[in-house]
Amino acid sequence: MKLTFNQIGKDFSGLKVIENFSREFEEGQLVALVGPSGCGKSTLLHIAAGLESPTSGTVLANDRIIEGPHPERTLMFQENALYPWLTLAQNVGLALEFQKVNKKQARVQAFEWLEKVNLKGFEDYYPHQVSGGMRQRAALARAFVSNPKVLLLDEPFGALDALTRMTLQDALRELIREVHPTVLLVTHDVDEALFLADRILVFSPRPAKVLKEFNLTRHEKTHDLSEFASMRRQILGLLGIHAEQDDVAKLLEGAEV
Ligand SMILES: Nc1ncnc2c1ncn2[C@@H]1O[C@H](COP(=O)(O)OP(=O)(O)OP(=O)(O)O)[C@@H](O)[C@H]1O
Repeated sequence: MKLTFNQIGKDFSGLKVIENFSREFEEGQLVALVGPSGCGKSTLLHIAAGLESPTSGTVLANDRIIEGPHPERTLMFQENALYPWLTLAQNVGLALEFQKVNKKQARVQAFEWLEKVNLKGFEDYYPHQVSGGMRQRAALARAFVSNPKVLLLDEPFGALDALTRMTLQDALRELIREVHPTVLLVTHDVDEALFLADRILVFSPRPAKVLKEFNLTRHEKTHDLSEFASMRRQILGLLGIHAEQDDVAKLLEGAEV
C-alpha cells in the first residue's frame, strides 16, 4: 500500500510540531525516521495510523484519505503492549478475533506466526514468563498476523540490549520479506536505520522538517555496516552528534554521556 503525505502540518494547542511535510512512500518500502527527541516523529506515525488528524494537509493510503484507524495499518510501540492476562498465542490471536476470525482459526494462525518468530513451545506462556526480547518477538507476530499493508513501528526494539535488538532486526527483516508491508520505522539507533531501511529521513528539531534523505535501496545488507561509515557520519553530523557510536543512542534520547 502506498502512503502519501500531502503538505502535512500539525499543531498541538499552538505548538507547531510538523510543518509542511510531503513525501510518498512506495508499497513495500521501509523508511526510517530519525531525528532529535520531541521533533514530531511519533506524531507522523500517529497521523498515518489515523489516531491523530493533521491540522493541515492530507495523508492517503493508496488513493483514500486516512480518516481513522484501520486494521490494514498496524502500529507497534517500544513497550511491549501485550496483555499480561493473555498467553502469547491468545495475544497474537486476538488481533484476528478483532477481525471476526473464529477462535480456533485464530489460534492456528497465532501458532504459525509464533513459530516464524522462533517462539515455538512458548505459545501458552504468559508475557511475564518470557524475556523482554521474547515479548517483542510475540509483539512482532501479533503485528504481522493480520497481514498488515502498512506497519508503523515506533522504537520497537528501543528497550532491548544491543544483541537482542540485532536478532529482532533479523526477524523483522524476514517477516517483511514475506508479507511486504510498507513500513515507517521511528528509531534513535542510526545503525538500525542503516541496516533495515531503504530510505532514511533525517529530521530537524521541532517543527520537524526533513534535513536530508538517504537512499539505500540497492544494498544487500548485513550487520557489518562498515560500507555505510560515511553515511552514518553524515547522519550523525546532521543530528549535531560527533561521538562514538555507543554514545549515540543515549545522546539522541537526551541523556548525558
Ligand atoms: N497528544 C498530544 N498532545 C499535546 N502535545 C503532544 C501530543 N503528542 C505529541 N505532542 C507534542 O508534540 C511534540 C512531538 O512529539 P513526538 O512524540 O511526535 O516526538 P518524537 O520525535 O517522536 O519524540 P521522541 O523521539 O522523544 O519519541 C512534543 O513536544 C510533544 O509534547
